[in-house]
Amino acid sequence: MAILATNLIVENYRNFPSFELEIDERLTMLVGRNAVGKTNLVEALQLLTAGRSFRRPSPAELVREGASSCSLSLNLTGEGRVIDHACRVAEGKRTFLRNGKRCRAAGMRGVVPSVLFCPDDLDMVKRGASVRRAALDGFGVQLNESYARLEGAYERVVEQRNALLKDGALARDLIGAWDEALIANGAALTVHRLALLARIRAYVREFYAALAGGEEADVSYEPTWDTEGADVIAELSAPAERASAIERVHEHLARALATHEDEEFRRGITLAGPHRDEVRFSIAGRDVRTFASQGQQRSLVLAWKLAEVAVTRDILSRPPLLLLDDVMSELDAERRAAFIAGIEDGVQTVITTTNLGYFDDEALARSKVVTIGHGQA
Ligand SMILES: Nc1ncnc2c1ncn2[C@@H]1O[C@H](COP(=O)(O)OP(=O)(O)OP(=O)(O)O)[C@@H](O)[C@H]1O
Repeated sequence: MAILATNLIVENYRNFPSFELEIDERLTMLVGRNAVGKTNLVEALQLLTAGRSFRRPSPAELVREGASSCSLSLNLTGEGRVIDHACRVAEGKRTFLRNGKRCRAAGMRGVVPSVLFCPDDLDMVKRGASVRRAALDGFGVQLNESYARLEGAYERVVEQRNALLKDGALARDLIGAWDEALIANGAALTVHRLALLARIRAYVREFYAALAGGEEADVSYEPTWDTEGADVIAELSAPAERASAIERVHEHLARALATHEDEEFRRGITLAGPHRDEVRFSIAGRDVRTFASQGQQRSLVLAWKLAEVAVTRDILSRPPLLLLDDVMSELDAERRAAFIAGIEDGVQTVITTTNLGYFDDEALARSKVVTIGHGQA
């Protein structure tokens, strides 16, 4: 049985003095003109399910202009439980609460994970590898605490190692200890990524073909140390071989670091490791950044999001809350219909739109339509 988000209440949050949203167990459509606050509500739902927002706001930005504090709360109901997730901002500080008890942002994760699509996600195909790495890690962190710990630890090691590299030759005696930490955390993080990407990849291929009338898309992982361009996903991602995969990545990474040492000291940055690995998308065998149309790029990102939904269900045995902000523009009618059909039954979904005309009668019949107007803001 799923746990569902039932109602969101916000006070003095962004452009809302006070607002309550009752969320349908299947499909809720937030309809309204530009700038009425639809994305703000989606952001609130992400904050209260994932402990983070795609906009990365400072606490003060969440508070309505002219107010001194704000509060957001979301009821999650199911499996015989009611759980209240809340976030408050006062005096410039953000606090999360679970059933009234203070917790860290990570305390918002794990009950109902969320998968969000927003127009900025198109950066996943348009921009550099860091956006794709962040998408993969952001998803992994929600699903698995050890992924979250590893990602945080690795990031700190890279920062500290880079600081030492910038100190120059004097630091050469000290770098060894940081090499060890980088290689150990880096190898484990790489294998976590490979295992997750292998799961996502299978669904991306399936969903993209369904959205794009059979056209083929793919996603691959290219580590900085993989100089031969081998298909490491297939080789290293089988869960049963996790320990030996980590050992093998460990060796590759150690060798790569040794090769780059002089250049690293010259440039003051760490040149090998998961923080520089590439996640590459292709359509019909060609790199999407230079080749794909807007509609193809959007379809590929949507296929990735549907893949996140399916993988969440596979791993946690329950579906996530699916948040779709302005998802339909730039898709033709066929792709729009295929996308809506691709949302599995039982996946609680919130969609924002300026135009209900994007949705067919069947989708409208099974959804709760909530009009957001300036009166509420
Ligand atoms: N802290 C704040 N105080 C007051 N208003 C804010 C605050 N933060 C954001 N806003 C306002 O909220 C408004 C609505 O933003 P939002 O992005 O949710 O609109 P939207 O309905 O999704 O619009 P669109 O259809 O154009 O994407 C913006 O005009 C913005 O200026």
